Amino acid sequence: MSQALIELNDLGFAWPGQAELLDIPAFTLDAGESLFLKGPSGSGKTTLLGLLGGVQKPGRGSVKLLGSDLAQLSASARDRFRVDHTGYIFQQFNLLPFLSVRENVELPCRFSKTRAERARQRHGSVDAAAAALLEHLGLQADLLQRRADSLSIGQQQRVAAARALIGQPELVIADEPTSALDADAREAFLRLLFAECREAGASLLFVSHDQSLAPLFDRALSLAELNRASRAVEA
Ligand SMILES: Nc1ncnc2c1ncn2[C@@H]1O[C@H](COP(=O)(O)OP(=O)(O)OP(=O)(O)O)[C@@H](O)[C@H]1O
Repeated sequence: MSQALIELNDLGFAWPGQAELLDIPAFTLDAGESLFLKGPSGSGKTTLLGLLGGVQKPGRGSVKLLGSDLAQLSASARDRFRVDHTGYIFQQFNLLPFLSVRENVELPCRFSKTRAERARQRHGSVDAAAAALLEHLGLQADLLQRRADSLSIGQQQRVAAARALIGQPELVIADEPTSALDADAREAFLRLLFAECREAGASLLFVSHDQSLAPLFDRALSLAELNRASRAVEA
């Protein structure tokens, strides 16, 4: 039986002084599922990701991750919950340029004991987990000590993916992470990401404008299909 990883119920959200941006009656992402979410610029995709991470709080309704209602947690508990259970890959990758590749990949384990412990259990040490992930993602071991800002875009993207995956978070969120790559590199990267998510049992929520990637996922959705507020705007 599949189990819900994310559950949204009657979610409403508006930025201060603006009309309601999101009005989502119900949405579920199953454990282990990969979902492609598309929507035009400004439709609220990044805002939704912020709500799923507990960075923003809903105006009404609930956002549940692993059965916990994020709005009921204190701000510090939400931050802990996010780093324990969610890995992010951002469009600009957001690597810390002055840190080495290894330090970048290991960052979530510095902030989350849960992820550090899982990395140790699976690979013996956090260092070994970082090295294994980078190898799986096709990066040579001699890159580990290099500064992140000395890498190519494709290499930075793989480092960002390894950072999201280390310590096996249950959810990996990727916000337009392939827009800097050409079509072949995009698909190759995605296949690596799927393989790693599958091995870790993680769900993948992937936001993109690039419709050509949609068939690679278990499910593809447009935000407008979920969001009654967008239908109101388009009508
Ligand atoms: N921090 C913020 N404060 C106020 N308004 C915001 C903030 N972030 C986003 N918005 C507004 O919310 C709306 C949706 O923005 P959002 O970034 O969620 O869309 P998006 O679908 O991710 O767009 P894109 O594809 O261009 O990244 C926009 O009108 C934007 O101006």
